[in-house]
Amino acid sequence: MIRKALTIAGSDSGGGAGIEADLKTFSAFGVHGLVAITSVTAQNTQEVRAIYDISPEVVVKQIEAVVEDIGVDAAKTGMLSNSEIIKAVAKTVKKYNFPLVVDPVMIAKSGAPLLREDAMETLITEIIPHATLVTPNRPEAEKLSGFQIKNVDDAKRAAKTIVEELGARAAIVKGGHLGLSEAVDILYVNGEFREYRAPFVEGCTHGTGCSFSAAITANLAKGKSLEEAVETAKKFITMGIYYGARIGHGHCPVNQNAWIEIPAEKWRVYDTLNRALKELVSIEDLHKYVPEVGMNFVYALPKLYARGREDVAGVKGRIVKFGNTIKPVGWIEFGASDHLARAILTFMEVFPEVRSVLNIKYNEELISKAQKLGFKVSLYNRTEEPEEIKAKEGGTIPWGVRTAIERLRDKPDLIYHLGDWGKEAMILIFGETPKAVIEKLNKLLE
Ligand SMILES: Cc1ncc(COP(=O)(O)OP(=O)(O)O)c(N)n1
Ligand SMILES: Cc1ncsc1CCOP(=O)(O)O
Repeated sequence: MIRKALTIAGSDSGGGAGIEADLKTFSAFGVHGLVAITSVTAQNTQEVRAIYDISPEVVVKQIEAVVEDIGVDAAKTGMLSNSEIIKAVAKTVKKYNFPLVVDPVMIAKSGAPLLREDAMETLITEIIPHATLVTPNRPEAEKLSGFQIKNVDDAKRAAKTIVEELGARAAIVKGGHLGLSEAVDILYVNGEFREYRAPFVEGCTHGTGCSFSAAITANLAKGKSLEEAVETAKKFITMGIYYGARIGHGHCPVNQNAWIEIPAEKWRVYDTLNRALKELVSIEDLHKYVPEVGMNFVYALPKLYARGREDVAGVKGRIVKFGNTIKPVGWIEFGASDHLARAILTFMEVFPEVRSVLNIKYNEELISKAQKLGFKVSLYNRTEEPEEIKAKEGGTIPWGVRTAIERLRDKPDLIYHLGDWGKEAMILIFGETPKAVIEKLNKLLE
C-alpha cells in the first residue's frame, strides 16, 4: 500500500526548498507526495526575487481536492505567507485528523522574509495549536517562545513553551544554529525531553528546514512513531547536508537523493565488481602477473559520494596466486582496499569518471606492448618522492598518481613505477568501470 503525504507550502523555483524539497524528500522515503501551493516564489540559491501569494480559496481547494479523493496519511506546512492563508489552512486542516507537522518558515537562508510581520501572531494562534509537531530552528523558536536561545537549556525551555503555552502536541527545537560541534535537536513530547545528536557537518543547507520536516512527515505517513520519525529524519538531513548539491552561487541545497542514491550505487558498484572479478579469475596465465604483495581490483562510488576509503569496494585480503590460477582471498567489501583506494580517489580528483583500478606485477614487455597498442602510459619514480611526503603514512601513492598525471598531461590508461628499496615495481591499470579495466588487461595479455 502506498502512503500519501501532503505538503502545504510555497514553491521555490530553484528547487532547493519549499514544495520542491518536500516532494523530493517524500520520494526518498517511497511516499506519494501531494501538494497545496500557498505561494510561488521566484528564487534561486542567492535571493528571493518575487513572491506571489495564491488566494486562500485556491489553497483550500487544493487541500480538499486531494484529501477527498486520494486521502492523506500525514501533512506538513511550510511557507504560509499571510494571515488569510494561515486562517484558511487552519480552518481546513481542523476538519481532518491526519498528523500535521508545522515548519514555521519565517526567513529564507538568503535573508528574505517569507512570513509577513503581521502574520506571526496568526501563525501562533491559528496553526500551532493544531500541530502534532512544530519544527523551529533557533531564530524561529525565539520568535515563537519570546526569549533568546543561547544553549541547550534555553532550547528545552523554548520547546516546552511551544507545547505547554502555545498548544502544540510536540516541538523540536533544532540545534543546527547553536554553534556547537554537534547538531543537537531537543524534542519535547508527552512531558519529556529527548535529544537527537549528529556531528555538525559542513555542506549545503538551503532547504534543511523543509526537508527535515518533510522527512518526519513521510515517516509519520508510513506509520512510524514520532520519535522514530525524528530519528530517521535526523540521519536523512545530516546525509543530505554532507552530500549537498553544489549548484548555484549562493546557499547550495540539501541533496535528498543521497538517502536512496548511496545505497543504490553501493549495490551497483558491488554487483559490477563482482561480475568483473569472476571474469578476471578466468583470464588465462594471469597468475604470472600477480605481485608478491598480491593484487587488488577496486571500484569507487560516483565522485559525489566517493569521499574516502569506505566509499571504494575492493577484495578483502586481496587476490593471490593459486597454482596456475588466481584466487580472491575474501569477499568484495567497501573499505577492503587501502593502496588502490588511495590511487583511485586521487585519480578521480582529476578524472572523476575513472572509478576502477587493478594492480599487476611490473613487466617491461607489457609496458612496450601497451605503448604499441596506443594506450596512454605514464610513470612515477619512487626515488624522486619528496622526503616530507615519504615521511607521511599513505602519501606515496597519491603523490605518485598526481605526478604521473602531470607528467603525461593527459588521462593515463596505465601508471607504473619501478619500485624502490623494499618496494615492488608495479603497474596500475585504470578504467571508467571494472569491465573497461579488464578489456585493457585482455588486450595487453593477448
Ligand atoms: C518557498 C520556500 N519555502 C521555504 C523556504 C525556507 O528554506 P530555507 O531558505 O532553506 O531555510 P530553512 O527553512 O531550510 O532553514 C524557502 N526559502 N522558500
Ligand atoms: C598497489 C599496491 N601497492 C602496495 S600493495 C598493493 C596492492 C593492493 O593493495 P590494497 O589491497 O591495499 O589496495
